[in-house]
Amino acid sequence: MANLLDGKALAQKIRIQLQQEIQSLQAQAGRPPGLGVLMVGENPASSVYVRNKERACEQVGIASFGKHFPTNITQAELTEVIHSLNQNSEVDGILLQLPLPPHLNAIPLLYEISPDKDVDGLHPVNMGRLVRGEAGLRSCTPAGVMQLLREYEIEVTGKDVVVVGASILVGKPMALMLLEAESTVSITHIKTKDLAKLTCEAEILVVAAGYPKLITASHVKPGAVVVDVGINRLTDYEGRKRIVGDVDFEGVEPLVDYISPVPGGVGPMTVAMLLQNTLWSYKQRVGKNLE
Ligand SMILES: Nc1nc(=O)c2c([nH]1)NC[C@@H]1CN(c3ccc(C(=O)N[C@@H](CCC(=O)O)C(=O)O)cc3)C=[N+]21
Repeated sequence: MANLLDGKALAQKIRIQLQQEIQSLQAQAGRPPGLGVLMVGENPASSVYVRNKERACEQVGIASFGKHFPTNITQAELTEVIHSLNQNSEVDGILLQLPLPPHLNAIPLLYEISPDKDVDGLHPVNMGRLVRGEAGLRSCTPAGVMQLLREYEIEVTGKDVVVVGASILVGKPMALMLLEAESTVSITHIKTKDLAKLTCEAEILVVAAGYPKLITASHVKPGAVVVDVGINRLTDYEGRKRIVGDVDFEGVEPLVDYISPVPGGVGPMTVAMLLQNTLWSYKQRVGKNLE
């Protein structure tokens, strides 16, 4: 039986720590940290995330400046909203929930978010800082995976690690953080010739591809650590909705040492890291007034 990487429990622990730190800082700074999550349209996955995030903000004492816009908002209007949040001195973090409806272009909007408030770590300046190993805001999901590995004292240095998926949101920053931690990282993607050949070599396997059951028993090295970043929404034959990861949990779990479940694994860690990034950004901003 594998050990579970319990992201839900760790996220809860982190939220309690954040809440205490925010409580004491807020008394000195005169205001709580603030986070603005911008969501456009009705993407069910995004709705769950935004709801979880708002609940978590409330729990730790972060003020929400979130806005939910109708699908027909224009690029110019959304740009204006970002500018006003950049200017707002009570806002420490801005997150543009992706994906956007097809008429909107995410890349130029991500450039508009001030790098100092970019709690998603997606601005080119923050991605550049990550590439160069400088301090800065780091992408939440990969940061959550790193913290989960740390919590379970899973050594990364010198390990053979494979990241399945090369997205801007997860795969690429994940590989860079693992490189920063001195593992030997390979990235696989849609054009990879023989996925199983590579994943079977992995001592740590991080899967962020967006395909349910992409990773089966024949893809893993016995005794490996498997981190499942996938969030896939399925409707079963009885019409019940549930979420599953990218890993065939039942098939893989008996073979490996550690595995993260879906739900209850990486998802809650993403939210915890968003709160942590918002606090970090807040401290950068109010820190000068506290000295
Ligand atoms: N700019 C941007 N940044 C993101 O970080 C981002 C995004 N856009 N777009 C969508 C994805 C998806 N995502 C999730 C985070 C947490 C859960 C989560 O809390 N999951 C829980 C509960 C899931 C459930 O109950 O359905 C779990 O896995 O246990 C899910 C999904 C962040 N994303």
